[in-house]
Amino acid sequence: MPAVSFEHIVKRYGAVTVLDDLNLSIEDGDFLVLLGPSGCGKTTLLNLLAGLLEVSDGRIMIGERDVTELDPKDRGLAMVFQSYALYPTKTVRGNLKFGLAASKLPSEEVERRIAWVARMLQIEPLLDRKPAQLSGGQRQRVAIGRAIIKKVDVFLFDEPLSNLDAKLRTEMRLEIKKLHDELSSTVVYVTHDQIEAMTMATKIAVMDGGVIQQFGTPDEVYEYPANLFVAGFIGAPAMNMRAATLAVKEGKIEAVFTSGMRLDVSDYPFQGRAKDGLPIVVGMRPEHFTVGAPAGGGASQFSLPVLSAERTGSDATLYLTFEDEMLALRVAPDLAAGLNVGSTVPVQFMSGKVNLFDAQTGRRI
Ligand SMILES: Nc1ncnc2c1ncn2[C@@H]1O[C@H](COP(=O)(O)OP(=O)(O)OP(=O)(O)O)[C@@H](O)[C@H]1O
Repeated sequence: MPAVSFEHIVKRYGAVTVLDDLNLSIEDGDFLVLLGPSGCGKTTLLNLLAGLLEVSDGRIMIGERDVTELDPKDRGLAMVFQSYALYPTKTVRGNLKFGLAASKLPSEEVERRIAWVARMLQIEPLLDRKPAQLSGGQRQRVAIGRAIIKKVDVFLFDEPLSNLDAKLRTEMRLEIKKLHDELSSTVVYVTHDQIEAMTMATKIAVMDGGVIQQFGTPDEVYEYPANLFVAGFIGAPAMNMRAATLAVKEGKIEAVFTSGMRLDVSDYPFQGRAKDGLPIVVGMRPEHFTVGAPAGGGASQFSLPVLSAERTGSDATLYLTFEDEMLALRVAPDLAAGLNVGSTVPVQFMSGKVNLFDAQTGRRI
């Protein structure tokens, strides 16, 4: 039985339809990330689940319960906001306790849970401080504590890390992931940050224009993007895309680029029949090349001019020119250091790793 399911959800704001017949369900214990650019509808979807917004049509189920018409407090959820939403006049202890205000638990149980949460989130020394006396990371920890203290089945997070600096974001990412593992709860988490999505999610719903473009595990959306939007949105540096035409002849399938260069894609797992002459887009991840391969590498080897190289310590990005545009390759820093701008390098395309899309529909073929 799914832990959460959205069934035929429609959401209109006046005359504007933001979500139109959206369907999505996740299992117990899943960590679902709703990922997408600003305005794609992810917060709307989360707020519908929380009960902060009403659906225009459709049904929301939590476990076996239809919660579509229920008040937020009756849905068995806890929510963590980007803005922390802590009470400034209450201490950390007071804020944690407030999370349980509606539950009418005996005071020993309240104290026991405060101690449990404080230990788990390492905020024991902060219990008597007010929010103004805490750092951003500590405040967010308290906000998370106030959610988990309720011991509900489903936790909702609305961009909880976007007010934190890069280092703290990384730390909190690990903590939230650990917390999810320990509590084995179901999480629905909204973000536009693909690193957060890739590192924490068990399932990602990539959204654009109010539509779920792809729903799958982080590996699935990265390795097998369903369409050009997902391919371009996930991954940094972004996937390299080039226009080409499919050429099918005597069992051999090639992508013929605009310049006439040909890439053998016979190994590609086509979902249907490969159609000769089909206009396509070839997508190539920066890590799916080998530089400096021996000459005579066949159809998937090209000699390409070096534009520039960027070293980032453990990693380097090499920029070459391919089909009159910049091609980004992830390479070892040593290799990048040894290359001269303007020289050409032999590059082997890992043809088994390319992604092919129908140029007209944008869909994976
Ligand atoms: N109260 C409202 N009235 C009219 N349109 C709205 C309202 N709230 C949101 N929208 C529109 O609905 C769409 C989805 O908004 P939503 O806030 O869900 O997007 P989002 O993906 O969460 O974006 P962000 O990351 O910027 O918060 C947007 O086009 C937005 O302009």
